[in-house]
Amino acid sequence: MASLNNFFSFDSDLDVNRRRVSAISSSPPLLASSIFRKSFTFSPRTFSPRVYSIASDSALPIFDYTYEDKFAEHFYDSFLLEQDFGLLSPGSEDTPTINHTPPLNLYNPPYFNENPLRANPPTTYPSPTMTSAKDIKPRIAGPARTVSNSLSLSTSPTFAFHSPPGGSRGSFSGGYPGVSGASFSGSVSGAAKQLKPFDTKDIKVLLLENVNLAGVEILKNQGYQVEFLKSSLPEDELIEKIRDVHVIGIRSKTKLTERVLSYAKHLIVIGCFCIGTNQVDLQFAASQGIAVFNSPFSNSRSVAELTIGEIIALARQLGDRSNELHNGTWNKVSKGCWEIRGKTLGIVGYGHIGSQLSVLAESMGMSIIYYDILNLMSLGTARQVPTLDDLLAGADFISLHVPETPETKNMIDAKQLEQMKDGSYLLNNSRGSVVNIPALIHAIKSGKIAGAALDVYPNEPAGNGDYFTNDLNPWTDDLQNLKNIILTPHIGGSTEEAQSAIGVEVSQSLVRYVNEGTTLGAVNMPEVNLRSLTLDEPNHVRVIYIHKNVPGVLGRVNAILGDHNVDKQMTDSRGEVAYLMADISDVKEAEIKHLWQSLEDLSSRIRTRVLY
Ligand SMILES: NC(=O)C1=CN([C@@H]2O[C@H](COP(=O)(O)OP(=O)(O)OC[C@H]3O[C@@H](n4cnc5c(N)ncnc54)[C@H](O)[C@@H]3O)[C@@H](O)[C@H]2O)C=CC1
Ligand SMILES: O=C(O)C(=O)COP(=O)(O)O
Repeated sequence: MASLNNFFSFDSDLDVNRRRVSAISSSPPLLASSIFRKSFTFSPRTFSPRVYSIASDSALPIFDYTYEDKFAEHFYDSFLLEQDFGLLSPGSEDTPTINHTPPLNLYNPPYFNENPLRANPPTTYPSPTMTSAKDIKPRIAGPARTVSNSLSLSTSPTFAFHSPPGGSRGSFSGGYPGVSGASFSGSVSGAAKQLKPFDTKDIKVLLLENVNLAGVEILKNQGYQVEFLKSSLPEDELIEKIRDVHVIGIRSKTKLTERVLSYAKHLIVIGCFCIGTNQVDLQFAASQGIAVFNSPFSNSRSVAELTIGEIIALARQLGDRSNELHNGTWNKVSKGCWEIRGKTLGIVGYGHIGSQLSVLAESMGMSIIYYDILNLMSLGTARQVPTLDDLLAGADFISLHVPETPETKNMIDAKQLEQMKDGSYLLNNSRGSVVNIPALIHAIKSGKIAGAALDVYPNEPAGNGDYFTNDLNPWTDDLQNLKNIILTPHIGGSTEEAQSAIGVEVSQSLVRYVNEGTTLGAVNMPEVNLRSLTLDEPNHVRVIYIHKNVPGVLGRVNAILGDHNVDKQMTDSRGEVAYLMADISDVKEAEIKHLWQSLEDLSSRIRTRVLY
């Protein structure tokens, strides 16, 4: 019998010392708790099987466990004693064996053929022979996006790449053509039920920094109370506002430090309507049960295009010529002005932005070298160089596209500027901390560097206005007086296209999290998702229990949930925080408070949410 893992898309990135077993009940539904209790007959201190996921339909609950390797035999024996369970492991037919789970490959057609549960096999598979491009239909319709208000799919590749499609990790939402939801769960076909938190009347949302209106509308349409401000807030005002809200939306300016977040007693989720998340204390947020979402890709093209414009503008001294003419001076010169064709662009950080820039620049005749801490596949004829020193010595233009981290602080300092070619150019559209600006000023004044473009600064104003002065950064005057330097007010991602895409993407993530508890795409929490509850399930309740990642929690939680049928459940951990989501049935409204309170009373609790 083939492994159910292959079909139900249980994650396979286990630690080396952990193994996995999947089990399927051979009789009608079993309470999840029965198997947990079984597990806890072992020494709970050393043996802590974590139920990774449970997927079920009306007949066949499937459980997926990870456990310490050294206890494998023990655990296996206990399963054999359990008459109701049969074990499913890769390659086993009659005699179950315990094996490492092979990497999941949902794109591999044989998995469909092998799956023993598939009642209605798809009639067509992609042809093994070459098909012309225009005939290829995507096999995967897209990830489950069963948000209550039927929002459209996100464009974020996070969902396409990181999260197996089709309502993965235990949820199955008919994402595969030819496999109808009905073969797995009658309820899948039902309309999604709009859930509401049992203990919160109105969801209050604070949106700062002029978040795009497309996103604002999505949140308002949910009936949330939305307060919208154009700028960021000073810390004391932020603390006052953040006390009351459940959701906050920010961009790159608002610093959500441990101090600020410690006042945010009702906050459940933060939306960074941008790429960078360095402005949020992610770890502290997770420790408080606050999920953080961003938009990892939506403005990368905008930044890459801005950079292209700046490379040409610097090479031709466009800023200076334009300023001169604005002031009435005709200054027609060619000295020190260059074509970019044939020049070498050095990209530091070959991620989403750096790699797009690489393609665009190459198409204009530049040679590309790049430096990254990761070994990455080169696009086009770009070439990765082993060290930053190699890049500094070899490039005519250097463009920075790294995140703000301790390692990237002052990555370009006096020493690095000295290593650059004479007459080369520096562009920084990443974060203000990456370049030592006084050192850059010195290098430009000395003629070592022929020009620079800066979009980001160590200190940036909270909103628009006449704030770019020495009060903000002590070297501002010097910078403003340099020749051939382009200064822009952090507009790399500020295009209509990027901002509306970000607005929609992040708002959708927030809505999914608030309404359904889904953490797909979260940057500080494990990614957990279950298919939506439907209108056919009026007495079902979704329990979300964010807890400390310590042994023994699941047994206790499921002892509490165990009076009800656990229809489906998933739990995963990231560092010290674990996230459990369970849909339980036959819950009377009067029982919800007790359920919530019982979970809240557990010492492992970080945050409990009950949606119904
Ligand atoms: N100016 C603006 O308006 C915008 C600025 N940004 C900034 O650009 C940064 C990069 O964005 P993406 O390309 O989307 O990020 P990304 O995460 O896709 O790529 C960053 C790359 O930098 C590499 N990297 C990290 N540390 C490094 C180090 N010490 N040395 C060399 N390489 C290192 C990573 O391995 C990765 O390949 C963001 O973190 C953000 O701070 C992003 C969007 C707009
Ligand atoms: O996306 C990012 O990381 C940016 O730097 C853009 O920030 P912004 O939304 O313009 O404040």
